[in-house]
Amino acid sequence: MKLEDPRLLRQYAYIDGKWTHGDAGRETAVIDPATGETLGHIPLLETEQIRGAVEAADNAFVHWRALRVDERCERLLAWYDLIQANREDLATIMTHEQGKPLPDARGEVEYGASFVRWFAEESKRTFGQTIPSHIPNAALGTLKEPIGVAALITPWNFPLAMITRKAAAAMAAGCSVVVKPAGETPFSALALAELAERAGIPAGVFNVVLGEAAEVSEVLCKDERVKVLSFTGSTPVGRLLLEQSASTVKRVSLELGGNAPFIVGPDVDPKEAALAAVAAKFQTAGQDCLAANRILVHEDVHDAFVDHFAERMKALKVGNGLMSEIDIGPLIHHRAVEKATSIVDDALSKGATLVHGDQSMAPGENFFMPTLLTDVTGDMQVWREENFSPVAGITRFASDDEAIELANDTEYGLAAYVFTHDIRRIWKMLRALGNGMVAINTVKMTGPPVPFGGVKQSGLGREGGTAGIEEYLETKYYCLGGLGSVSGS
Ligand SMILES: NC(=O)c1ccc[n+]([C@@H]2O[C@H](COP(=O)([O-])OP(=O)(O)OC[C@H]3O[C@@H](n4cnc5c(N)ncnc54)[C@H](O)[C@@H]3O)[C@@H](O)[C@H]2O)c1
Ligand SMILES: N[C@@H](CC=O)C(=O)O
Repeated sequence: MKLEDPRLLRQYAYIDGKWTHGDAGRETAVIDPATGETLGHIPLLETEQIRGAVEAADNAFVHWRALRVDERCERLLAWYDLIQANREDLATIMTHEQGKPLPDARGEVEYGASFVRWFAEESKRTFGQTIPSHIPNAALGTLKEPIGVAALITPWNFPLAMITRKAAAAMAAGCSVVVKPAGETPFSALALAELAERAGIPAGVFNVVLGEAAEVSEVLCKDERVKVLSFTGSTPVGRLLLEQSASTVKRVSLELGGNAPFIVGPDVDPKEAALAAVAAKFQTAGQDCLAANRILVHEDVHDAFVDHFAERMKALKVGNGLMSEIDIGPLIHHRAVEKATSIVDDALSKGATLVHGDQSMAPGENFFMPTLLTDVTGDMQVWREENFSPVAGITRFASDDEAIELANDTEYGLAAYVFTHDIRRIWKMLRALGNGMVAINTVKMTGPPVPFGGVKQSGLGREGGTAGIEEYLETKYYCLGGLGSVSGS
């Protein structure tokens, strides 16, 4: 891998400000999904080393929380500046380990950095309250205090932004963090650690642990010193971690899977809506929690929409994300290709129509060609599961009520998209959809100031925005009595 600064490619864990190998010498390879080449190796840490990282974070917490807020803010801003200054290398690392096209990787670095700046500024606004007193001669109020060590477990599809969205909020609140990135994409996390060190983030405040996922996560969930677990990943793993965290009654924040409906009303230009739907479906090769998986189109515009959708998707270029003008990179590994194949086969066996998609054109074994299925029904895997691949499924509907019923026919409730210009339809759908986020006539909806998150089995809590920092704060109520000079409010 060619980097302007080769020291950003770290092949060790990062604990208490030290680059660390595994005590038992266990290692695993990190593979470029586009080429199958080994990019490097990372250690698999032993249980005691994971506990050591928690210990380091616990010790560092005492000093980090005690820093003046403007000092914490400045260190975070220095981290932000370094992430921006090293954007090209960070994007190169990401494209190699994750596969997404280089322009998308640059976009993710920018997106990830934006959380660091936003939360650095937000650190100054963790206000408590003054409460009008019902107790004679007392002053009542609340303080906001950092909760303590935060364990952050993140996925491979957004290997940098899913870390900064959590870590910047936690560190801005005064918490120290132990990050466990996905084994497929550890190098983005380790580069962030290198830059955090250069930014003057003290040893022990930002730690990165690596190892067997189930082992590491269990240690983090069951350690009493970890006060909050923030997980982004699949719903089944989220359920497991929620259970494991119960024994220590820690706060748990979960950003889980999505199976977004994309509703196209009868009144919209089908071409405009189809271009938007393609953008909302194929970003990151469909490996996006916000991917428009279930596209619901009113019968009046259905056929025209399908034609425009198919035409636009045929223009998408599939290949190694390092090459120019690539829209769709590889899936993360071959298992994901097998899953996509089985989802398409299942749909076809149950009556779906294959409008486009020819797997024989795939440029390598981890690539899956953009595929369009119509006549999708609720008994198909493509409807029920988060397919996490460039497979799009379209269903027609006849009324708003039917669209709402279809959209809500899932255990997931992350994002939904609605395309219509009828204000009554917009309001009705906005209120009726069982989703944490609804984008209307746009596919762009994320960013640092917004409360990102899902309902139903898509998660608990919110990331980003003022809600995002609250996940890492405790409210301490005080009642200061015996104040002769104060009475009532
Ligand atoms: N809601 C959101 O903000 C959001 C954002 C990005 C991704 N996601 C979701 O993440 C999923 C894709 O990511 P993924 O495949 O990395 O998810 P995953 O659940 O397989 O893995 C996520 C993290 O958990 C770890 N892990 C995996 N198996 C584990 C186990 N048995 N015990 C403990 N830890 C384990 C992984 O190593 C990784 O660090 C999708 O469902 C996607 O929708 C959600
Ligand atoms: N695209 C999402 C990540 C989901 O996979 C985001 O913007 O956070």
